[in-house]
Amino acid sequence: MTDSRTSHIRNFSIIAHVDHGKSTLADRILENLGAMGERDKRDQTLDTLELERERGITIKSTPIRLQYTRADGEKYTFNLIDTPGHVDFNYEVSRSLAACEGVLLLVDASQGVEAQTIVNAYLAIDSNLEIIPVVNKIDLPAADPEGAAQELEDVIGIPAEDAVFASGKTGVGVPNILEAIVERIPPPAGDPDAPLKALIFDSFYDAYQGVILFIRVLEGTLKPKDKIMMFSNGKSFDVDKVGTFSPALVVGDELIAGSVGWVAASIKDIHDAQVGDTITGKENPTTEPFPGFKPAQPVVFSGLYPTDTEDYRKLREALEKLKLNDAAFSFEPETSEALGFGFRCGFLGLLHAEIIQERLEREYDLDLIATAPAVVYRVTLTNGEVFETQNPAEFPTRDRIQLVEEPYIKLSIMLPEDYVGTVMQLLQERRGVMQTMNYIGKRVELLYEVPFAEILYDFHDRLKSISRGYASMDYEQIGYRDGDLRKVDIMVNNEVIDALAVIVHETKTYGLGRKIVDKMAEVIPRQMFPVPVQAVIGGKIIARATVKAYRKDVLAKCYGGDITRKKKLLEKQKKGRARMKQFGTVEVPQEAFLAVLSTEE
Ligand SMILES: Nc1nc2c(ncn2[C@@H]2O[C@H](COP(=O)(O)OP(=O)(O)OP(=O)(O)O)[C@@H](O)[C@H]2O)c(=O)[nH]1
Repeated sequence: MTDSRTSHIRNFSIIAHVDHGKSTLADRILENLGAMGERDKRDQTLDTLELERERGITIKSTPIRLQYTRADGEKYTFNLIDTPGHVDFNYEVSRSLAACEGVLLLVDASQGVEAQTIVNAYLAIDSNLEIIPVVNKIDLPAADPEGAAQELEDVIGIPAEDAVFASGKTGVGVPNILEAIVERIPPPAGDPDAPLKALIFDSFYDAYQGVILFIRVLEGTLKPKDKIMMFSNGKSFDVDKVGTFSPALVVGDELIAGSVGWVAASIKDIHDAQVGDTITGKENPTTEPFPGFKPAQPVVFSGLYPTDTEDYRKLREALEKLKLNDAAFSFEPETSEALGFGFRCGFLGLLHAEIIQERLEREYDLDLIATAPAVVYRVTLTNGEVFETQNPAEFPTRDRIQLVEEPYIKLSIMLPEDYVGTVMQLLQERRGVMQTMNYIGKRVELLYEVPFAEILYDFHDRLKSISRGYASMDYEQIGYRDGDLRKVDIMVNNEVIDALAVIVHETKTYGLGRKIVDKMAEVIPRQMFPVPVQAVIGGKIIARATVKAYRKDVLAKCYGGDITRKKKLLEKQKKGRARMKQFGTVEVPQEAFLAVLSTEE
């Protein structure tokens, strides 16, 4: 039964493999519905963060409410919910989908189905959503729209004849998409008079109003002055304001079942109201929350240290501010013998880590040393004690370890069959175990179980380069497995630098040790004396390289003359030094800390 108040609402998302044109199409839809005046028309309106715009990726899901008038004069309200396009933020994708009844599944007409197309399609199928297949970018000379539609049918089972052909760039086919949204996506169900049940699918922190929650009301009605409660932790709040998105926040009177909107309730801590949790009424709560809530868990950890120890407080304040807006990010104080006082920070993935570091440096003007990212290991000691560690510096010596377990992922890769051999070899080098291999026309889907640490650094780049850019990948965490892991320490000038330690599989210790010391010897500035760099396991040296003696004196170039030039050079040198750490007389630059990242096998 549909309620007359919600029968003209359509809630939907656009899902696609990265770069298949989601943001461009979203913008075109907005433009068709008159939501973008020429004056404030900017490319990629839905990507709000500055960094997002620069990197061309969608991080946060931004919803927007649109009005569509059909040829017969009937008016519809569309809520378009954007979804992040990167695997680091997959949890946010599935929460955003839970706020919808349908999706536009985009496929690039020249690329066809890719790994994320499949993964996203299954997320939509699992949420029982109506899928409108859209073959996009049909304006491209290399486009093969029928072929792409057929792939959707062959791989995912979506009938090829259901596909809408379109181009976000030229706008062709967009009116057909709008009609398909009305005709094929069902209006939201849910009783506006039932006890309140609303799903939080995103949030941000506002300095004046506290945390603003983006919600989908599933049952009941939400109004200002209502007392609401978070299902997972029982915390309650008084609603100040509710409203919708234009995409700016527009204040409204109420949000009824089926609608998508925002709520402000003077929530001071973003951790009290997390994405995926259910909001209900304090007085008359719903009995069942929306299923599947899990607080976002960081899976990649890295130490962040100010290059200038005086910046420690400034760094803490900046981290606290960032955390206000990002429930998935964690940090705690940590000390390193080598780097002094800093913080151990947890992220959803490497991209998330890079974004946070970039924001710290850019928005808070901090110079940081970041240690190599590491996963969380689970260690059982010989005395039976079990503990988790994400800091290689804390890894116990071998004689104290009974068992080490490491996180695994299920990795799915789509690629043309010509590259199967080389990609399988790469996966074997990364300790992958094949699960299945499916042929889809001339392409292949590989499913592997792989240690997460093995794909953390350069896997994606390697995959792309050995497949000439044709392979695509996606993954999910699947839990812990035994691993024969060792800690490799790095010594510079005969001293162990704790912050440089890495954990590595037994079969790879020598290779990795070699690569790290070579890279370090390359990036550490030369001294008046030779500096040895060594990789060590349990006191045994497994690799050694030397930074040759010679101090590069930049002033020598100035022939004593021009003083301003001299000054400039000194300043430049000082700047270059900012991201270095001094150990005795040896300076170790940021690059050296990330030597493990740049290692090729
Ligand atoms: N020729 C052509 N190019 C397009 C079309 N749509 C998008 N593009 C281009 O494809 C690239 C990716 O487009 P985006 O809209 O940023 O892709 P996206 O899927 O939103 O990417 P993420 O937000 O990172 O997931 C850009 O260079 C666009 O200019 C289209 O219909 N035709």
